[in-house]
Amino acid sequence: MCGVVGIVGKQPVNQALYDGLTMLQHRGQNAAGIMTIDGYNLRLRKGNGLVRDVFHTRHMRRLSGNIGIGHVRYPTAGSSSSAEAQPFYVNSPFGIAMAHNGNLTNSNELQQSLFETAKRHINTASDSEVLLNIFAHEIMRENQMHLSADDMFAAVSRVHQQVKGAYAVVAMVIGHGMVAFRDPFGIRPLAIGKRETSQGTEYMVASESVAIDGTGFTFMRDVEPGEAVYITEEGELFSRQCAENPVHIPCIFEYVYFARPDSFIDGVSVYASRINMGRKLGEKIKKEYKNLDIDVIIPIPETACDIALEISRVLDKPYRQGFVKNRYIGRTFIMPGQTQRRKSVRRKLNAIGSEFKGKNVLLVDDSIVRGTTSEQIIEMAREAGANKVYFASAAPEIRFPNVYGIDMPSANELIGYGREVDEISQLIKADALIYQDLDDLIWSAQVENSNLKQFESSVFSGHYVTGDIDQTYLDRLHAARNDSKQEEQEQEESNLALYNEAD
Ligand SMILES: O=P(O)(O)OC[C@H]1O[C@H](OP(=O)(O)OP(=O)(O)O)[C@H](O)[C@@H]1O
Ligand SMILES: NC(=O)CC[C@H](N)C(=O)O
Ligand SMILES: [Mg+2]
Repeated sequence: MCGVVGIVGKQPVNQALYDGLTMLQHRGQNAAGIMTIDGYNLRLRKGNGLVRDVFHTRHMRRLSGNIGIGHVRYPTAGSSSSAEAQPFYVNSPFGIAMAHNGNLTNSNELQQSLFETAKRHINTASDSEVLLNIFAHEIMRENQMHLSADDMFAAVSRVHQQVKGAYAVVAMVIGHGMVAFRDPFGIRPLAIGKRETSQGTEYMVASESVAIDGTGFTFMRDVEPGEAVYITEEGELFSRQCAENPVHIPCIFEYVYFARPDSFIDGVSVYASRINMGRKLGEKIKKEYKNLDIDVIIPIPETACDIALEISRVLDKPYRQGFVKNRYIGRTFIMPGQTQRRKSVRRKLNAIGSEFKGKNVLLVDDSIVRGTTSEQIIEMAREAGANKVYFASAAPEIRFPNVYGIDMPSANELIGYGREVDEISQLIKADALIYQDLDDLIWSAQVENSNLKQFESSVFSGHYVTGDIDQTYLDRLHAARNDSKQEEQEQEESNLALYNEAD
């Protein structure tokens, strides 16, 4: 789940892009990048690391210009090499830069057809570089020296016709302006805001509303599924629906885990949806698990805290912060590589013994994916002297891979794959394990915006909304991206960087 941001301003945009990226840091902690347009030049800084580590004063000075885009990356294709950090750039036509959140499901086929029909070479294994080249090729086909808004939208329409999967995109075209678009299902989020200045209106597009609020812009609206927004260099805004049959099916996992609670996505407050998840899960425990003699509710920080607080209210049991989170360690789930993820749990979380000693504790997490966190946390609770350790998950059993921008490529790396709840409970060594029901999870988000009729919830149901995912695809994905394969790839792909900037 990467984060994207783009600004067309009336003054230098480097600092606002940087600030926006820090507010999207929870979406990607592997690499960061900013590209700006200054006249007819593009300026770039990108690399592996957190925003604060990638950009130093000397880089910020170089990022001059009033238009720019930025990206924080959590890899779901290719490797975590800096060669695949974003934004990506292609020199023709005009000079185009792009930042992408999501994952394409037909990127291999597109890469091949780009080579055969357009003689375009893709140098990395990143699906985002493919998407940029498809967009560039479609702009080329407009065959204009200066593109009108109609030309830009025609190019985006043809992108929608070819590309499958999830994509929320910001792009810049030199001499023109910024284009942002969202796939026809609106799987990944994208919002737009504005800021009035004495020189005129500035616009910002970002993955989450928190980046818009936090930089002094005012949230205007979400970009619609299939819609494209074009803001010219002069600051004129155009928008158009570019998909033939858009159907809004946003990703439910944004609400469960990815997004910040203070964001609104597609009219739903992420915080409110998490409170609702806690309420439903609390009610289920109250009704179906009367025999559990729970003394205390303890969240697994950080994402589960709001959920656990509401469970404690419903069950009328005390809520205690039994685990302290080391704030200098990042989110474990979005780290590349299982070895790193396993090691990080103990470094990140530490128990406060007095909250566990002799007590029956209910630990609450937002989700159990590989089981890396839950297994180690339960062990820590026992070591801290807990009597009984019960575990509740605000998301149902995760049993299927994700192909739309969450790095869960292999079913057999998921602890819920092919296992009943009892077996999972035994594996993580819980005294009881309670999962949310899928209908209740969906209700938790939908009740905040009744216009949303469906949610992308393939990891729970195995139903993939783009209609192009079959077992052959999933087998190929597993072969390409299982944990050991990814570790091999890291070595090979770290040498692919073509950009050549001083550090
Ligand atoms: O079953 P697993 O494979 O361990 O994945 C699930 C865990 O990973 C996430 O936490 P993370 O540490 O990434 O971030 P957080 O601090 O926002 O909770 C999520 O909140 C769960 O705790
Ligand atoms: N999580 C994402 O949105 C990833 C974007 C893109 N697929 C990449 O791997 O860089
Ligand atoms: Mg967590």
